[in-house]
Amino acid sequence: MVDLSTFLADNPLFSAGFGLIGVGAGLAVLRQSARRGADLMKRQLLVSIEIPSHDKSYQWVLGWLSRRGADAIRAVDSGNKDITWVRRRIAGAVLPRHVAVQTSYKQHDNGSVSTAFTMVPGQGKHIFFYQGIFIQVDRQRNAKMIDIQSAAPFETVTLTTLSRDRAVFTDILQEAREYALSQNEGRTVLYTSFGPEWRPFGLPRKRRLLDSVILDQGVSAGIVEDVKDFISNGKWYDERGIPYRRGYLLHGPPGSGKTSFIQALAGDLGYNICILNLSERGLTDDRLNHLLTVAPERSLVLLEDIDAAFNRNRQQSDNAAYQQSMVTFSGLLNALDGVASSDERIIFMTTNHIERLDPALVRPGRVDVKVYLGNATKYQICKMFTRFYGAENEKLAETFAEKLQGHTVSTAQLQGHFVAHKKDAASAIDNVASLIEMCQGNK
Ligand SMILES: Nc1ncnc2c1ncn2[C@@H]1O[C@H](COP(=O)(O)OP(=O)(O)OP(=O)(O)O)[C@@H](O)[C@H]1O
Repeated sequence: MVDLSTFLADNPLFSAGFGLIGVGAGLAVLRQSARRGADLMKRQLLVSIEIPSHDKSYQWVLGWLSRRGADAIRAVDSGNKDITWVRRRIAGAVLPRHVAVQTSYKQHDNGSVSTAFTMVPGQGKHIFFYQGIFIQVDRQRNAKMIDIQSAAPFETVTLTTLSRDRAVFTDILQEAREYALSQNEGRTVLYTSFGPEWRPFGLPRKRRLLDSVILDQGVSAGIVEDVKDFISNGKWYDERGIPYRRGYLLHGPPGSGKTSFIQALAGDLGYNICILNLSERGLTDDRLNHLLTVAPERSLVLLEDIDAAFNRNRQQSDNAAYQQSMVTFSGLLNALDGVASSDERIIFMTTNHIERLDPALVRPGRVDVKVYLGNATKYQICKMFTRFYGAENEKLAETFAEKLQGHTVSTAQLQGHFVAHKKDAASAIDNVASLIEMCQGNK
Protein backbone atom coordinates (compact mmCIF):
# COMPACT_ATOMS: atom_id res chain seq x y z
CA MET A 1 0.00 0.00 0.00
CA VAL A 2 1.29 3.54 -0.93
CA ASP A 3 1.72 5.99 1.95
CA LEU A 4 -0.37 9.16 1.11
CA SER A 5 2.05 11.65 2.59
CA THR A 6 4.99 10.17 0.70
CA PHE A 7 2.90 10.25 -2.47
CA LEU A 8 2.05 13.95 -2.10
CA ALA A 9 5.61 14.91 -1.18
CA ASP A 10 6.99 13.02 -4.18
CA ASN A 11 4.40 14.53 -6.54
CA PRO A 12 6.10 17.58 -8.27
CA LEU A 13 2.75 19.05 -9.47
CA PHE A 14 1.26 19.15 -6.02
CA SER A 15 4.31 20.60 -4.28
CA ALA A 16 4.56 23.44 -6.91
CA GLY A 17 0.87 24.42 -6.39
CA PHE A 18 1.25 24.32 -2.66
CA GLY A 19 4.27 26.60 -2.93
CA LEU A 20 2.35 29.08 -5.09
CA ILE A 21 -0.51 29.23 -2.61
CA GLY A 22 2.00 29.88 0.11
CA VAL A 23 3.63 32.74 -1.81
CA GLY A 24 0.22 34.27 -2.66
CA ALA A 25 -0.95 34.16 0.94
CA GLY A 26 2.34 35.65 2.09
CA LEU A 27 1.98 38.53 -0.37
CA ALA A 28 -1.61 39.20 0.70
CA VAL A 29 -0.54 39.38 4.35
CA LEU A 30 2.31 41.70 3.39
CA ARG A 31 0.00 43.97 1.37
CA GLN A 32 -2.52 44.13 4.21
CA SER A 33 0.19 44.91 6.76
CA ALA A 34 1.59 47.62 4.46
CA ARG A 35 -1.89 49.16 4.16
CA ARG A 36 -2.42 48.97 7.90
CA GLY A 37 1.02 50.42 8.47
CA ALA A 38 0.31 53.29 6.08
CA ASP A 39 -3.05 53.96 7.79
CA LEU A 40 -1.36 53.91 11.18
CA MET A 41 1.41 56.24 9.99
CA LYS A 42 -1.22 58.55 8.47
CA ARG A 43 -3.13 58.59 11.75
CA GLN A 44 0.00 59.21 13.77
CA LEU A 45 1.73 61.67 11.47
CA LEU A 46 -1.09 63.67 9.87
CA VAL A 47 -3.79 65.92 11.27
CA SER A 48 -6.73 67.36 9.42
CA ILE A 49 -9.55 69.81 9.91
CA GLU A 50 -12.89 69.48 8.18
CA ILE A 51 -14.84 72.62 7.34
CA PRO A 52 -18.44 71.94 6.21
CA SER A 53 -20.18 74.31 3.80
CA HIS A 54 -22.83 75.26 6.36
CA ASP A 55 -20.16 76.62 8.70
CA LYS A 56 -19.41 80.35 8.59
CA SER A 57 -15.70 79.79 8.11
CA TYR A 58 -16.25 77.81 4.89
CA GLN A 59 -16.58 80.88 2.66
CA TRP A 60 -13.87 82.66 4.65
CA VAL A 61 -11.39 79.83 4.02
CA LEU A 62 -12.27 79.58 0.31
CA GLY A 63 -11.87 83.35 -0.08
CA TRP A 64 -8.57 83.28 1.77
CA LEU A 65 -7.27 80.38 -0.37
CA SER A 66 -8.23 82.25 -3.51
CA ARG A 67 -6.34 85.33 -2.33
CA ARG A 68 -3.29 83.17 -1.61
CA GLY A 69 -3.59 81.77 -5.12
CA ALA A 70 -3.68 85.29 -6.58
CA ASP A 71 -0.66 86.29 -4.44
CA ALA A 72 1.24 83.21 -5.63
CA ILE A 73 0.52 84.05 -9.27
CA ARG A 74 1.76 87.58 -8.68
CA ALA A 75 4.90 86.25 -6.97
CA VAL A 76 5.62 83.92 -9.89
CA ASP A 77 4.97 86.57 -12.52
CA SER A 78 6.60 89.52 -10.81
CA GLY A 79 10.21 88.42 -11.14
CA ASN A 80 10.68 90.13 -7.77
CA LYS A 81 14.34 89.66 -6.79
CA ASP A 82 13.41 89.38 -3.09
CA ILE A 83 11.54 86.20 -3.87
CA THR A 84 14.03 83.40 -4.32
CA TRP A 85 13.89 81.12 -7.31
CA VAL A 86 12.99 78.17 -5.06
CA ARG A 87 10.10 80.03 -3.43
CA ARG A 88 8.81 81.07 -6.82
CA ARG A 89 8.97 77.50 -8.08
CA ILE A 90 7.13 76.28 -4.99
CA ALA A 91 4.45 78.93 -5.40
CA GLY A 92 4.08 77.99 -9.06
CA ALA A 93 3.99 74.27 -8.35
CA VAL A 94 1.26 74.51 -5.75
CA LEU A 95 -1.16 76.76 -7.65
CA PRO A 96 -4.46 74.91 -7.97
CA ARG A 97 -4.79 73.50 -11.47
CA HIS A 98 -8.57 73.08 -11.19
CA VAL A 99 -10.40 76.12 -10.01
CA ALA A 100 -14.02 77.12 -9.61
CA VAL A 101 -15.32 80.62 -10.17
CA GLN A 102 -17.31 82.75 -7.74
CA THR A 103 -18.81 85.87 -9.28
CA SER A 104 -19.57 88.87 -7.12
CA TYR A 105 -20.40 92.51 -7.60
CA LYS A 106 -18.23 95.15 -6.00
CA GLN A 107 -19.28 98.68 -5.23
CA HIS A 108 -16.53 101.27 -5.52
CA ASP A 109 -16.12 104.41 -3.48
CA ASN A 110 -17.57 106.55 -6.28
CA GLY A 111 -20.73 104.42 -6.17
CA SER A 112 -20.10 102.54 -9.42
CA VAL A 113 -20.48 98.77 -9.44
CA SER A 114 -18.24 96.29 -11.18
CA THR A 115 -18.20 92.52 -11.51
CA ALA A 116 -15.41 90.61 -9.83
CA PHE A 117 -14.45 87.00 -10.55
CA THR A 118 -12.75 85.07 -7.79
CA MET A 119 -10.99 81.80 -8.52
CA VAL A 120 -11.37 79.37 -5.64
CA PRO A 121 -9.94 75.82 -5.49
CA GLY A 122 -12.21 73.45 -7.45
CA GLN A 123 -13.34 69.96 -6.43
CA GLY A 124 -10.50 67.57 -5.60
CA LYS A 125 -7.13 67.80 -3.95
CA HIS A 126 -4.68 70.68 -4.02
CA ILE A 127 -1.50 71.44 -2.13
CA PHE A 128 -0.45 74.84 -0.84
CA PHE A 129 2.50 76.16 1.07
CA TYR A 130 1.95 78.23 4.22
CA GLN A 131 4.30 79.23 7.04
CA GLY A 132 6.97 76.93 5.59
CA ILE A 133 4.82 73.80 5.49
CA PHE A 134 2.78 71.96 2.88
CA ILE A 135 -0.94 71.65 3.43
CA GLN A 136 -3.34 69.60 1.38
CA VAL A 137 -6.78 71.03 0.54
CA ASP A 138 -9.43 68.50 -0.34
CA ARG A 139 -12.69 70.01 -1.52
CA GLN A 140 -15.46 67.43 -1.81
CA ARG A 141 -19.12 67.65 -2.69
CA ASN A 142 -21.73 65.30 -1.30
CA ALA A 143 -24.30 65.18 -4.10
CA LYS A 144 -26.64 63.05 -2.00
CA MET A 145 -27.07 65.68 0.70
CA ILE A 146 -28.76 68.97 -0.18
CA ASP A 147 -28.99 72.04 2.01
CA ILE A 148 -32.76 72.64 2.13
CA GLN A 149 -32.37 76.40 2.56
CA SER A 150 -30.05 77.09 -0.35
CA ALA A 151 -30.80 73.96 -2.45
CA ALA A 152 -27.02 73.58 -2.83
CA PRO A 153 -25.27 70.24 -2.26
CA PHE A 154 -23.28 69.91 0.94
CA GLU A 155 -19.56 70.41 0.55
CA THR A 156 -16.57 70.08 2.79
CA VAL A 157 -13.06 71.42 2.62
CA THR A 158 -10.52 69.33 4.51
CA LEU A 159 -7.08 70.69 5.29
CA THR A 160 -4.41 68.11 6.11
CA THR A 161 -0.86 68.55 7.29
CA LEU A 162 1.80 66.91 9.48
CA SER A 163 0.65 66.54 13.09
CA ARG A 164 3.54 68.56 14.50
CA ASP A 165 2.09 71.58 12.62
CA ARG A 166 -1.49 71.33 13.91
CA ALA A 167 -1.43 74.87 15.40
CA VAL A 168 -1.38 76.20 11.87
CA PHE A 169 -5.13 75.51 11.49
CA THR A 170 -6.00 78.12 14.12
CA ASP A 171 -3.79 80.64 12.33
CA ILE A 172 -5.45 79.88 9.00
CA LEU A 173 -9.00 80.24 10.38
CA GLN A 174 -8.08 83.47 12.14
CA GLU A 175 -6.39 84.91 9.05
CA ALA A 176 -9.29 83.83 6.82
CA ARG A 177 -11.78 85.55 9.16
CA GLU A 178 -9.77 88.75 9.29
CA TYR A 179 -9.39 88.76 5.52
CA ALA A 180 -13.17 88.31 5.06
CA LEU A 181 -13.90 91.13 7.51
CA SER A 182 -11.37 93.43 5.86
CA GLN A 183 -13.23 92.98 2.57
CA ASN A 184 -16.21 94.79 4.12
CA GLU A 185 -14.21 97.45 5.89
CA GLY A 186 -15.77 100.89 5.47
CA ARG A 187 -19.05 99.30 4.38
CA THR A 188 -22.29 98.36 6.02
CA VAL A 189 -23.60 94.88 5.33
CA LEU A 190 -27.38 94.58 5.29
CA TYR A 191 -28.62 91.19 6.40
CA THR A 192 -32.08 89.83 5.85
CA SER A 193 -33.64 86.70 7.27
CA PHE A 194 -33.49 83.59 5.13
CA GLY A 195 -35.24 80.68 6.83
CA PRO A 196 -33.66 80.34 10.27
CA GLU A 197 -30.52 82.32 9.43
CA TRP A 198 -29.33 85.78 8.39
CA ARG A 199 -27.91 86.26 4.91
CA PRO A 200 -26.24 89.34 3.40
CA PHE A 201 -28.69 91.15 1.17
CA GLY A 202 -27.31 92.95 -1.87
CA LEU A 203 -23.91 94.58 -1.88
CA PRO A 204 -22.24 95.88 1.26
CA ARG A 205 -23.14 99.58 1.20
CA LYS A 206 -20.73 102.42 1.49
CA ARG A 207 -21.09 103.80 5.00
CA ARG A 208 -23.43 106.74 5.31
CA LEU A 209 -21.88 109.60 7.27
CA LEU A 210 -23.65 110.54 10.46
CA ASP A 211 -23.62 114.25 9.68
CA SER A 212 -25.38 113.60 6.37
CA VAL A 213 -28.57 112.90 8.38
CA ILE A 214 -29.67 116.14 9.91
CA LEU A 215 -31.83 115.73 12.99
CA ASP A 216 -32.96 118.48 15.33
CA GLN A 217 -30.32 120.05 17.54
CA GLY A 218 -28.62 117.54 19.86
CA VAL A 219 -30.87 114.59 18.92
CA SER A 220 -28.31 112.65 16.90
CA ALA A 221 -25.53 113.21 19.45
CA GLY A 222 -27.85 112.05 22.26
CA ILE A 223 -28.63 108.71 20.59
CA VAL A 224 -25.01 108.13 19.55
CA GLU A 225 -23.81 108.78 23.09
CA ASP A 226 -26.40 106.42 24.55
CA VAL A 227 -25.53 103.58 22.15
CA LYS A 228 -21.78 104.01 22.67
CA ASP A 229 -22.26 104.07 26.42
CA PHE A 230 -24.25 100.82 26.18
CA ILE A 231 -21.65 99.12 23.99
CA SER A 232 -18.80 99.97 26.31
CA ASN A 233 -20.55 98.78 29.48
CA GLY A 234 -20.99 95.04 28.94
CA LYS A 235 -19.19 94.23 32.18
CA TRP A 236 -21.49 96.51 34.16
CA TYR A 237 -24.59 94.66 32.89
CA ASP A 238 -22.89 91.31 33.47
CA GLU A 239 -21.97 92.09 37.07
CA ARG A 240 -25.52 93.13 37.90
CA GLY A 241 -27.12 90.20 36.08
CA ILE A 242 -29.04 92.52 33.75
CA PRO A 243 -29.67 91.20 30.22
CA TYR A 244 -27.23 92.99 27.99
CA ARG A 245 -29.66 94.50 25.51
CA ARG A 246 -31.09 97.86 24.63
CA GLY A 247 -34.12 98.80 22.59
CA TYR A 248 -34.65 102.07 20.73
CA LEU A 249 -37.84 103.35 19.15
CA LEU A 250 -37.62 106.11 16.55
CA HIS A 251 -41.05 107.50 15.82
CA GLY A 252 -42.37 110.33 13.73
CA PRO A 253 -43.86 111.18 10.33
CA PRO A 254 -42.67 109.56 7.09
CA GLY A 255 -39.46 110.93 5.59
CA SER A 256 -38.02 112.31 8.81
CA GLY A 257 -34.81 110.29 8.50
CA LYS A 258 -35.50 107.35 10.85
CA THR A 259 -34.09 104.63 8.59
CA SER A 260 -31.32 106.86 7.24
CA PHE A 261 -30.20 107.69 10.75
CA ILE A 262 -30.01 104.01 11.77
CA GLN A 263 -27.91 103.29 8.67
CA ALA A 264 -25.58 106.17 9.44
CA LEU A 265 -25.33 105.13 13.08
CA ALA A 266 -24.40 101.57 12.08
CA GLY A 267 -21.72 102.99 9.76
CA ASP A 268 -20.36 105.22 12.50
CA LEU A 269 -20.13 102.32 14.95
CA GLY A 270 -18.70 99.93 12.32
CA TYR A 271 -21.78 97.73 12.77
CA ASN A 272 -23.98 95.95 10.24
CA ILE A 273 -27.77 95.95 10.06
CA CYS A 274 -30.16 92.98 10.28
CA ILE A 275 -33.53 93.99 8.82
CA LEU A 276 -36.53 91.98 9.89
CA ASN A 277 -39.99 92.39 8.43
CA LEU A 278 -42.50 91.17 11.00
CA SER A 279 -45.19 90.80 8.32
CA GLU A 280 -42.99 88.42 6.32
CA ARG A 281 -44.74 85.32 5.05
CA GLY A 282 -43.91 82.25 7.09
CA LEU A 283 -42.36 84.09 10.02
CA THR A 284 -43.36 82.30 13.23
CA ASP A 285 -42.78 83.06 16.91
CA ASP A 286 -40.07 80.40 17.10
CA ARG A 287 -38.25 81.66 14.03
CA LEU A 288 -38.41 85.25 15.24
CA ASN A 289 -37.00 84.21 18.61
CA HIS A 290 -34.27 82.18 16.95
CA LEU A 291 -33.34 84.98 14.53
CA LEU A 292 -32.96 87.52 17.33
CA THR A 293 -30.75 85.07 19.20
CA VAL A 294 -28.45 84.36 16.26
CA ALA A 295 -28.09 87.89 14.85
CA PRO A 296 -24.50 88.34 13.63
CA GLU A 297 -22.13 89.96 16.10
CA ARG A 298 -21.70 93.73 15.78
CA SER A 299 -25.06 94.33 14.21
CA LEU A 300 -28.14 96.46 14.86
CA VAL A 301 -31.44 94.63 14.47
CA LEU A 302 -34.00 96.81 12.71
CA LEU A 303 -37.75 96.16 13.00
CA GLU A 304 -39.32 98.68 10.65
CA ASP A 305 -42.88 100.03 10.79
CA ILE A 306 -43.63 97.99 13.86
CA ASP A 307 -47.18 99.38 14.00
CA ALA A 308 -47.96 97.80 10.62
CA ALA A 309 -47.56 94.34 12.12
CA PHE A 310 -49.30 94.99 15.44
CA ASN A 311 -51.67 97.89 15.25
CA ARG A 312 -54.58 96.08 16.86
CA ASN A 313 -55.09 95.41 20.47
CA ARG A 314 -53.09 92.66 22.10
CA GLN A 315 -55.92 90.15 22.43
CA GLN A 316 -56.82 90.27 18.75
CA SER A 317 -53.24 89.87 17.61
CA ASP A 318 -52.68 87.03 20.01
CA ASN A 319 -55.53 85.03 18.60
CA ALA A 320 -55.23 85.80 14.94
CA ALA A 321 -52.05 85.55 12.94
CA TYR A 322 -51.45 88.85 11.17
CA GLN A 323 -51.47 88.72 7.37
CA GLN A 324 -49.22 85.92 6.15
CA SER A 325 -46.91 86.26 9.12
CA MET A 326 -47.70 83.92 11.97
CA VAL A 327 -46.00 86.00 14.63
CA THR A 328 -48.28 86.71 17.56
CA PHE A 329 -48.00 89.78 19.71
CA SER A 330 -47.01 87.73 22.75
CA GLY A 331 -44.46 85.92 20.53
CA LEU A 332 -42.91 89.29 19.67
CA LEU A 333 -42.77 90.31 23.34
CA ASN A 334 -41.13 87.00 24.27
CA ALA A 335 -38.60 87.35 21.47
CA LEU A 336 -37.73 90.88 22.59
CA ASP A 337 -37.29 89.69 26.16
CA GLY A 338 -35.25 86.72 24.95
CA VAL A 339 -33.38 84.38 27.22
CA ALA A 340 -30.98 86.14 29.58
CA SER A 341 -27.89 86.21 27.48
CA SER A 342 -24.56 87.87 27.89
CA ASP A 343 -24.47 88.62 24.15
CA GLU A 344 -24.99 92.23 23.25
CA ARG A 345 -28.25 92.97 21.49
CA ILE A 346 -29.31 96.33 20.09
CA ILE A 347 -32.75 96.58 18.55
CA PHE A 348 -34.08 99.58 16.68
CA MET A 349 -37.79 99.85 15.92
CA THR A 350 -39.42 102.50 13.78
CA THR A 351 -43.01 103.62 13.49
CA ASN A 352 -45.03 106.47 12.07
CA HIS A 353 -47.76 105.91 14.67
CA ILE A 354 -46.52 105.50 18.22
CA GLU A 355 -50.07 106.00 19.50
CA ARG A 356 -51.08 102.71 17.89
CA LEU A 357 -48.51 100.67 19.80
CA ASP A 358 -49.50 98.61 22.78
CA PRO A 359 -47.90 99.98 25.98
CA ALA A 360 -46.54 96.49 26.71
CA LEU A 361 -44.36 96.74 23.61
CA VAL A 362 -42.78 100.04 24.51
CA ARG A 363 -42.19 99.46 28.20
CA PRO A 364 -38.59 99.81 29.50
CA GLY A 365 -36.59 96.66 28.90
CA ARG A 366 -38.18 96.31 25.47
CA VAL A 367 -37.89 99.95 24.44
CA ASP A 368 -35.42 101.82 26.61
CA VAL A 369 -35.09 104.98 24.53
CA LYS A 370 -37.89 106.66 22.58
CA VAL A 371 -36.96 109.47 20.23
CA TYR A 372 -39.29 111.59 18.16
CA LEU A 373 -37.99 112.58 14.74
CA GLY A 374 -40.41 115.15 13.40
CA ASN A 375 -40.85 117.34 10.36
CA ALA A 376 -38.11 119.82 9.53
CA THR A 377 -37.43 122.44 12.19
CA LYS A 378 -35.82 125.81 11.39
CA TYR A 379 -32.52 124.40 12.65
CA GLN A 380 -32.75 121.40 10.28
CA ILE A 381 -33.83 123.55 7.30
CA CYS A 382 -30.81 125.86 7.70
CA LYS A 383 -28.41 122.95 8.28
CA MET A 384 -29.65 121.03 5.25
CA PHE A 385 -29.48 124.18 3.12
CA THR A 386 -25.83 124.89 4.00
CA ARG A 387 -24.95 121.22 3.60
CA PHE A 388 -26.24 121.34 0.04
CA TYR A 389 -25.06 124.80 -0.99
CA GLY A 390 -22.04 125.38 1.24
CA ALA A 391 -21.45 126.99 4.66
CA GLU A 392 -20.94 130.43 3.04
CA ASN A 393 -24.67 130.52 2.22
CA GLU A 394 -25.81 130.84 5.82
CA LYS A 395 -27.76 134.06 5.14
CA LEU A 396 -29.60 132.51 2.20
CA ALA A 397 -30.40 129.53 4.42
CA GLU A 398 -32.07 131.89 6.93
CA THR A 399 -34.11 133.50 4.12
CA PHE A 400 -35.19 130.09 2.87
CA ALA A 401 -36.18 128.92 6.38
CA GLU A 402 -38.22 132.09 6.94
CA LYS A 403 -40.16 131.49 3.74
CA LEU A 404 -41.10 128.04 5.06
CA GLN A 405 -42.22 129.31 8.45
CA GLY A 406 -45.67 128.03 9.37
CA HIS A 407 -45.55 125.22 6.81
CA THR A 408 -45.06 121.54 7.46
CA VAL A 409 -42.20 120.12 5.42
CA SER A 410 -40.47 116.80 5.93
CA THR A 411 -36.71 116.51 5.67
CA ALA A 412 -37.19 114.04 2.80
CA GLN A 413 -39.23 116.67 0.90
CA LEU A 414 -36.53 119.25 1.61
CA GLN A 415 -33.92 116.90 0.20
CA GLY A 416 -36.06 116.40 -2.93
CA HIS A 417 -36.33 120.18 -3.40
CA PHE A 418 -32.57 120.72 -3.03
CA VAL A 419 -31.83 117.90 -5.47
CA ALA A 420 -34.19 119.51 -8.00
CA HIS A 421 -32.28 122.81 -7.63
CA LYS A 422 -28.89 121.35 -6.96
CA LYS A 423 -26.86 123.88 -8.90
CA ASP A 424 -28.32 127.08 -7.56
CA ALA A 425 -29.20 128.14 -4.01
CA ALA A 426 -31.09 131.19 -5.30
CA SER A 427 -33.30 128.99 -7.46
CA ALA A 428 -34.16 126.84 -4.42
CA ILE A 429 -35.39 130.02 -2.72
CA ASP A 430 -37.19 131.38 -5.76
CA ASN A 431 -39.08 128.13 -6.16
CA VAL A 432 -39.98 127.64 -2.52
CA ALA A 433 -43.67 128.04 -3.45
CA SER A 434 -43.58 124.79 -5.42
CA LEU A 435 -42.21 122.99 -2.35
CA ILE A 436 -44.97 124.44 -0.14
CA GLU A 437 -47.59 123.48 -2.70
CA MET A 438 -46.29 119.92 -2.85
CA CYS A 439 -46.27 119.60 0.93
CA GLN A 440 -49.83 120.87 1.18
CA GLY A 441 -50.86 118.43 -1.55
CA ASN A 442 -49.30 115.56 0.41
CA LYS A 443 -51.12 116.37 3.64
N1 LIG B 1 -33.15 114.30 8.61
C1 LIG B 1 -32.68 113.99 7.40
N2 LIG B 1 -31.45 114.33 7.01
C2 LIG B 1 -31.01 114.01 5.78
N3 LIG B 1 -31.72 113.31 4.87
C3 LIG B 1 -32.97 112.94 5.21
C4 LIG B 1 -33.49 113.25 6.49
N4 LIG B 1 -34.73 112.76 6.55
C5 LIG B 1 -34.97 112.15 5.39
N5 LIG B 1 -33.91 112.25 4.58
C6 LIG B 1 -33.80 111.70 3.23
O1 LIG B 1 -35.09 111.31 2.82
C7 LIG B 1 -35.15 109.99 2.32
C8 LIG B 1 -36.10 109.12 3.16
O2 LIG B 1 -35.63 109.06 4.49
P1 LIG B 1 -35.88 107.85 5.47
O3 LIG B 1 -36.28 106.63 4.69
O4 LIG B 1 -34.72 107.74 6.36
O5 LIG B 1 -37.14 108.34 6.27
P2 LIG B 1 -38.02 107.54 7.33
O6 LIG B 1 -38.28 108.48 8.45
O7 LIG B 1 -37.41 106.27 7.65
O8 LIG B 1 -39.34 107.32 6.50
P3 LIG B 1 -40.52 106.24 6.75
O9 LIG B 1 -41.13 106.55 8.06
O10 LIG B 1 -41.46 106.51 5.61
O11 LIG B 1 -39.87 104.90 6.68
C9 LIG B 1 -33.72 109.48 2.34
O12 LIG B 1 -33.19 109.60 1.03
C10 LIG B 1 -32.97 110.43 3.26
O13 LIG B 1 -31.68 110.68 2.75
